[in-house]
Amino acid sequence: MTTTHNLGFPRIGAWRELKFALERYWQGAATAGELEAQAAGLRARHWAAQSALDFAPVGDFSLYDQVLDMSFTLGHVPARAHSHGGSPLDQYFRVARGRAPGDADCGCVHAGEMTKWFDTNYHYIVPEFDAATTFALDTSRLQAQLREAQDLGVRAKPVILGPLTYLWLGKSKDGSERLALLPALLKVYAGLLDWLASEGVEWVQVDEPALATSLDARWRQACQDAYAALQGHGPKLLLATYFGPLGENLPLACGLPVAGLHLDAINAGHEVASAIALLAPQQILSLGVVDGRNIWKTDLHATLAWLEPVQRQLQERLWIAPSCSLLHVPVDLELETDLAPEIRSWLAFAVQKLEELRLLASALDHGRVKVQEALLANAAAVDRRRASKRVHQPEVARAVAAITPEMGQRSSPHAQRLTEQAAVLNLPSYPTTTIGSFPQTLDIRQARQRHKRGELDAAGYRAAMQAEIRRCVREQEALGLDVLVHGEAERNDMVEYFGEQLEGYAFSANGWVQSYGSRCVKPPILYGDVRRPRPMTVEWIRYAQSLTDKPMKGMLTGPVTMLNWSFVRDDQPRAATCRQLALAIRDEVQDLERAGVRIIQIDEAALREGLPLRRERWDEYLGWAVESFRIAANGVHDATQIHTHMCYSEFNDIIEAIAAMDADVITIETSRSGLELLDAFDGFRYPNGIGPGVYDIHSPNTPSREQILALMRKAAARIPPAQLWVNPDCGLKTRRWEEVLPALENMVAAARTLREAA
Ligand SMILES: CN1c2c(nc(N)[nH]c2=O)NC[C@@H]1CNc1ccc(C(=O)N[C@@H](CCC(=O)N[C@@H](CCC(=O)N[C@@H](CCC(=O)O)C(=O)O)C(=O)O)C(=O)O)cc1
Ligand SMILES: N[C@@H](CCS)C(=O)O
Ligand SMILES: [Zn+2]
Repeated sequence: MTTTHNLGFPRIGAWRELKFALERYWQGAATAGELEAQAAGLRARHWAAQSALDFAPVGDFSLYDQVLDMSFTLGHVPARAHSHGGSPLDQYFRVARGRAPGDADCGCVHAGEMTKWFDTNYHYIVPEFDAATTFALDTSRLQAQLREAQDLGVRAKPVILGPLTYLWLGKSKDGSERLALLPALLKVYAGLLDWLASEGVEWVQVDEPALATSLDARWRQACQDAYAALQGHGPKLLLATYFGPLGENLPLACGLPVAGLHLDAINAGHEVASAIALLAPQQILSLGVVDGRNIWKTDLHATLAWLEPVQRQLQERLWIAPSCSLLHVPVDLELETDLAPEIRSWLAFAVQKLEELRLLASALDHGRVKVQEALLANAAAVDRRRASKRVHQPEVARAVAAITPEMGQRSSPHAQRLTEQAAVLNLPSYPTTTIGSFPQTLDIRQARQRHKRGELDAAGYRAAMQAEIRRCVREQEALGLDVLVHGEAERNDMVEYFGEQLEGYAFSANGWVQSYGSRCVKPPILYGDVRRPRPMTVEWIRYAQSLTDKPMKGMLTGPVTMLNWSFVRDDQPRAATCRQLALAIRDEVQDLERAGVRIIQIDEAALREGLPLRRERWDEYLGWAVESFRIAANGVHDATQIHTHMCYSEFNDIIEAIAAMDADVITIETSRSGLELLDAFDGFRYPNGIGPGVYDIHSPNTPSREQILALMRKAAARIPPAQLWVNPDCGLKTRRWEEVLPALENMVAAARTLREAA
């Protein structure tokens, strides 16, 4: 019989119950007991949704982040988390977001650095290492969840992050070698595994997605050493790899002394045969046969066609699962009653993906005839999607074919453009600006909700958003910022908003996916050729510019970020879809310029995260990604200043590609890492403007003028001051006005001090 299991279930809840429970707790409106009860209720519901599986994951649930959970399990908690006392939950949220309920806004506990989880739009809290780091086992979280699962009769497969990936994801704070910590870390892992065995656990899933990246010889050796040291400890280990092929790490992974290996067969299908050949006869092979990262229905016939021979070969040794944790897809398609029925019939969310798994296992074990009806329905949906007239638009194909190299070129080099721009913009040194969004208040969200429900007409909604824009412009003028923004009040999300206005996109009503902590996104569904039927932002920006004499930045999301943060069609290369998006954004850029907008920001927040995990594929990706940005951005005159913005990015290894984007100004996230990201600019003379983020917008703490000054002085020591801009890390939509105003006041004051000292 084929064993079915799941690597992880979305934990935010079909209705974002966890989000609301967390935010109530943080605001002091709910107790810790109430939060824990909500969390337990969600876990029970999620296990019930997985009851048809042979093994359900336990420990995949998290109140904020699974990497932070692992840090607590390993007793590896930054000392500052204990500084104000409190419960372990208080300490947990201090690391997660710099503040526990009841803590004063002293800004003294800085939140742990947050960065992207591999190539996804999920963020984890980075473990902080130094030479003195110690570990100590704390099983409390896993124990509680295991008990709950056992009480509910769940066949539990605990999930832990493996030692190699845990070290790999962390950062050394003092330059010491992370791998030197491996022996101490392994002692705690051995204890954890032994404890799991003592709890009667049969299998434990040990996640090692780092094996899908290009590892150097030392890390590969460390992997071997780690699993050799863990051999004989605990239950049977299922080593889980995902997000891509293992490449040269495949023999290493297959040779480890573990009881089973999980391979992402969606992205590494070509490695299945080699894995079978390399594994020992007693080892199981778990294949990720349902895409855990996208929302298209699995083509069950095509999957069975290659899986049936594998099953005949492996028999009991074959397990099947989604390719990775289902954290990256929404919970349940059943809630989507407003989607066009044709498009809806092409989709599968987490619950539906598990049903696909059940059908596959049934067909493998009992023959296709056993699930014939479901297979026929699946084939009909897959065929309908392939043949649908909604997908292809000849006009878009013609426009893409007509792209010329000149479309990606500005008329003059940056230095020359800068002279023209300076004459038009007349900005001071250390110009201050923000990244685009201002607080998305309850009033704004409720107005949008009423508009969606038909309770507020278009004129009423426009008036409400214009009132927000007026407030935002007034506040920025009062603060003395130099380049203003309209505040993005009218946008539900920087990607979904544009998707809603482009042909080729569909939207879910409730397809929430966790981005970080309590924050979620609803990735739009890019199913067909993309076209911009009409301008998308021009009226809002024109209105905002009419309210002020200061320059107003036009604000757009770039093609690569639209691509990386959408659920994207899988019937053509991503590069082709990205070019279509680039043409749509280019039209918008040119319309903004025609409307008199002198600065246009094209956010490419997701450019870095889209980088393939394996290095040998970087050049190809960067080639088309940079080209797409340039097509979108470069159809403007020299006097128009193009900005771009990126968050959570390591730039060291792609700085040349970033320079090749040739934006006049780039604003980047740097504050949580103490400007470490500026290392990229050492030794590489980046010629254009740079705004290193000096205010960590993900934390409710207010940065002081002195903290901001210190960061800017650090930046000015490495980058010529004439190139520097002063701005927050990212948009301010998650913050409240009471938080934003003092922080920006301090930021503007810091810029003035720098100017006076210059
Ligand atoms: C910059 N970031 C983004 C990423 N990905 C994106 N797709 N977008 C991004 O901006 N990745 C990296 C980072 C991640 N950062 C964030 C930051 C903030 C959020 C966030 O705030 N998400 C919101 C949901 C946003 C949204 O879609 N809002 C809608 C619906 C609002 C809503 O919940 N309405 C209520 C009714 C009103 C009420 O009572 O509050 C409802 O529907 O029930 C809108 O504004 O219309 C979040 O709440 O999590 C995400 C990623
Ligand atoms: N303009 C967007 C960028 C976020 S990455 C914002 O300010 O929210
Ligand atoms: Zn950002």
